[in-house]
Amino acid sequence: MFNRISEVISAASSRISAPQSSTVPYTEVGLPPEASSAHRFGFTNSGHKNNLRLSSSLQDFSVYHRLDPEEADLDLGIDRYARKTHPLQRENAGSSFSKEKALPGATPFMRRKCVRMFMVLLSLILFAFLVYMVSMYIFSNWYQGGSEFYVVLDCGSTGTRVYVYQASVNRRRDGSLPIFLNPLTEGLSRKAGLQSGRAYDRMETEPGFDKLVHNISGLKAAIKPLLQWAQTQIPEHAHKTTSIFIYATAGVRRLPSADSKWLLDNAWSILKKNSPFLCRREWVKIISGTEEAYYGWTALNYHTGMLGVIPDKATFGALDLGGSSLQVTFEGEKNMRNQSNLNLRIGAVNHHLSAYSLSGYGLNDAFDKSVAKLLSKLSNIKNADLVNGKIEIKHPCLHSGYKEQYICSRCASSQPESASPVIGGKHSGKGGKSGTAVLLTGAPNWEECSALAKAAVNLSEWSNLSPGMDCDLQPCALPDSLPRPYGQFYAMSGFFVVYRFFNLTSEAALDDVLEKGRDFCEKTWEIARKSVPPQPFIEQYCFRSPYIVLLLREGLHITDKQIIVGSGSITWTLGVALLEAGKTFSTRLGLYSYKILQMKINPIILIAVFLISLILLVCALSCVNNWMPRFFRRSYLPLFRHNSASTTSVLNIPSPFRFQSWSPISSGDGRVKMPLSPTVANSPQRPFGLGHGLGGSSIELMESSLYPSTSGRTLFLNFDVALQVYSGFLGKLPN
Ligand SMILES: Nc1nc2c(ncn2[C@@H]2O[C@H](COP(=O)(O)OP(=O)(O)OP(=O)(O)O)[C@@H](O)[C@H]2O)c(=O)[nH]1
Ligand SMILES: [Ca+2]
Repeated sequence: MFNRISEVISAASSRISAPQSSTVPYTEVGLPPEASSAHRFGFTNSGHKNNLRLSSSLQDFSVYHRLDPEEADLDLGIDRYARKTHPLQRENAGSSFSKEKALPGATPFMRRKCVRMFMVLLSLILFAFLVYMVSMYIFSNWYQGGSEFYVVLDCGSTGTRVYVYQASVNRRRDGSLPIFLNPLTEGLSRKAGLQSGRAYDRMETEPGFDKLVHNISGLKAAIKPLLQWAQTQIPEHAHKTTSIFIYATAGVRRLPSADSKWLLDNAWSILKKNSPFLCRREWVKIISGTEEAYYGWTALNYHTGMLGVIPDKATFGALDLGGSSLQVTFEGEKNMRNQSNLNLRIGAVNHHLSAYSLSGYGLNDAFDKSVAKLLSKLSNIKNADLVNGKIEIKHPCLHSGYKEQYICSRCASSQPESASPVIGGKHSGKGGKSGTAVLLTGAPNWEECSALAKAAVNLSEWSNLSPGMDCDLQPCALPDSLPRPYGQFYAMSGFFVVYRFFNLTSEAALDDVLEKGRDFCEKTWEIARKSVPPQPFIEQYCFRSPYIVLLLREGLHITDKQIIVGSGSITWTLGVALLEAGKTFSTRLGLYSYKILQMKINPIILIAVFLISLILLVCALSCVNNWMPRFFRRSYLPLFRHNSASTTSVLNIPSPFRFQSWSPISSGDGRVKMPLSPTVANSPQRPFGLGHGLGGSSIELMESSLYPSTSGRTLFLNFDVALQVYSGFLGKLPN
């Protein structure tokens, strides 16, 4: 069937490419003219007379030249001739065919050559186009691709932790982001929950980088265990292609540049020596508060499924409370113009964000500010006492019976220069923290504690930039240059830590936090300490309770209804991995073109284009087929057998060709006679090869038989067979 189609197509194309027939009448050599009419065969064996004279032309040796398979277009000749209906046309067509062969180099021939070259070019272009379309479609619809791994180290102010993510292409057609990110956390040493006392379920070393300045062994101890754990999470073969990022946040951000540079340079050399992962120097850095903010926002909205969704849904704002800073990120109005503005394009959606980081508003820094505030109220401070850490500060947020030394980072700035030389810059306190050593004692008083927390929230208390701000009138944690938060917010990290410490669910109200905090503050330190599992900073939760409530209500003017307290598992590091994976997969998959293929081109159109191209390709190829080098062609007909039936007779013609007559298709004995296939005279019988016959040294028609057929007609099984048949017809001479 395919063969018939290609014949039709090639006939059509040969008609297109056929030059005008020559007018020179063709006379047959070797046979009287009238006889020649006797062996004109119907192409379709329809009983019509015809002037197919390919064999004659082969006899006409004077003008015959070796048929080059590259140039022989027997089928075209046959087709062209056979499809002529008018005898005169047939006459001309046959003569024109042989004439053309007889006069190589004639203009029509050159024209045909150009047409052939054009068809070859067309078929190559079509083929390339088809390959591209099919591969793009497969690639963007089924290519799962390998998954990529990403390692992100979060160098926070209270600790350094490692997160491993596995990214893969997300095939879901639900409009969600085409990237799937899976955090790998198995084998973590401790489980979050009451028994562990830890709010976060993560692999972490303490203290944070900012306490390890000029402490190379401390820095190695902070990084190497995390690298070793990350290697256990990722298959070894993927280590080389796994990117690792070391990003430091507020704790390092507030250090003097010489100190932060020391930390980053040494972290980089430790990483190079101890990591099998793909790392670059520019991937070991301090990220800005704004970057930390939108990474956190991206992570949150990826978790909630709002990221890059079409049509875009309202996203959640993110409140990420750390130990040193607070990040605030929310989707703002498009026309907002201020320093915190940034546009984030995720997939096909543009998000206009407001993102900023409030340094000194983290849980630990806020408590530090409360100590500095109390120190500043003390009078008659002796320098000697200060140097020796003997200054005692009674703190209303500490339990009765509590007495501990504390290193106050902000105390130096709250004292006149002479009164409080900064102790430190070296490792003067717990965990290498630099600052002023003081003695903290508990003097619990809920009201005073709340007032102190409010002072920690009020920016005008800590900076001479903002004149006294009334927290009842405006969000007093924000300078005028920053936009007021609005919309729904997820309160993460430190907010989650405080809720968990007081055994509150995320549905609890802010007033519940105040009630729990007050109860806790009233306990003596002995009881309070034992009322919770061992963990760091237990003494600070009496302060943290009123602090987070006042920070939200008065520092940011966010109401209870706008708040959902999120889990501790959402961290900004997921945002880093997501955006890095987005870069990798979008280049690899041409996600943009993926989007186009998926969304812009209707699959039906795509299929139609594909089918049309396929048909054009077949058409081009069938034309090209004539010019295929002979070694591409079938080398022989299957099952050709020499038939010695007496009915055949040999046509004596003065040429190296010996034609044997050929009885009609059905010989009456039910056996189908296959068409004669030309072979060389006196040559050993060999299977007819189109390549042999055409372009071979010479050809001879032999008779053979194939399978008995009821209809007496042989259905052409393929193009080559058809061609043989025609050439057989050509050579057939009636007895
Ligand atoms: N480091 C740490 N802090 C914990 C943990 N559980 C509760 N917290 C408390 O949560 C607070 C905030 O922790 P993080 O959000 O990790 O703060 P951070 O990232 O170190 O600080 P930034 O550099 O300001 O982001 C800490 O000050 C702790 O008091 C824990 O397992 N590890
Ligand atoms: Ca943090």
